[in-house]
Amino acid sequence: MPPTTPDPVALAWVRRAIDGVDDAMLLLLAGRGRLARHAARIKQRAGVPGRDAGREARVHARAQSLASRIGLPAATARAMTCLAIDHACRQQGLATDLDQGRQPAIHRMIVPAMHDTSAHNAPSPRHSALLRLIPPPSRLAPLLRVVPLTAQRRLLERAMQRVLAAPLADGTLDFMQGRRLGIEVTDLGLRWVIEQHGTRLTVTDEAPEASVRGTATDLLLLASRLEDADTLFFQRRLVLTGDTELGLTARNLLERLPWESVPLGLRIGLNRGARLARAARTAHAAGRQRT
Ligand SMILES: O=C(O)C(=O)C[C@]1(C(=O)O)C=C[C@@H](O)C=C1
Repeated sequence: MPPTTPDPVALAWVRRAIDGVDDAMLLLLAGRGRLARHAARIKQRAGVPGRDAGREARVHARAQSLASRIGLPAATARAMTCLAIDHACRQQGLATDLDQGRQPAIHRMIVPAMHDTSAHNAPSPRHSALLRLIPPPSRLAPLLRVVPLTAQRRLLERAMQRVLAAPLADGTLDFMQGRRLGIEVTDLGLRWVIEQHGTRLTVTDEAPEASVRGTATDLLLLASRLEDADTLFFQRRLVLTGDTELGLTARNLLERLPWESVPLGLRIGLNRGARLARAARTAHAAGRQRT
């Protein structure tokens, strides 16, 4: 039969329904993640480990049983359950199977771009030795201190302007108008206070109303989207002080920033830089453990 134009009304209707189902799936996943965080708190209070292999096996078994009753392929159900548990673990600040390269093949197929797994794989000894040649951020701190403050500020302002161009232009960041948010890079000994004036972000000398504090590597992992804000705050690798409402608004916004609006070259640079910093940190930590 020769192809004909699909019925536009029927197709639009079905696609609207599909969109609704997609929304429901994401809302359910987010809700499941929140419940998992409660579970983590309960387990933490009792002093039991976060990961529970027995419970995960039961979650998979339930999903497989439902899948066979409704005619859903077992591999699809397995992949969905892996994804849900992976998300739950991240919400709880736990290492996930994805981090350890233990995911089933279908999982690798459907979430290849979601997380960077390669950087978590143990590097070879030769690789580790090379990575340890990269000085840790704390050793770069004295060098950075000789960079004049005005030059640091100009660099930061230019970087923020590039990364945040879209949300600055469309008003997403307007809650920052006249507010002062601090960023503290602990291991580099750097501290800036940012303020928004119109569509420009500037660095100011005044005291911050709220501050985000973290190491250079963790802030880079956040900026490059290799780690999500929730995990970093939950693991206290990033710490929020001062006006909680302003800090939380900024944090939530970081999660929702349209990453695709950041210039591609910058995204690639951030991603590579963050992966390298993380690999170097792991190599330095392993080196310290051996000595
Ligand atoms: O049930 C729990 O204790 C949870 O933390 C939730 C959950 C899950 O996502 O189902 C997540 C991690 C645990 O290893 C087990 C199960």
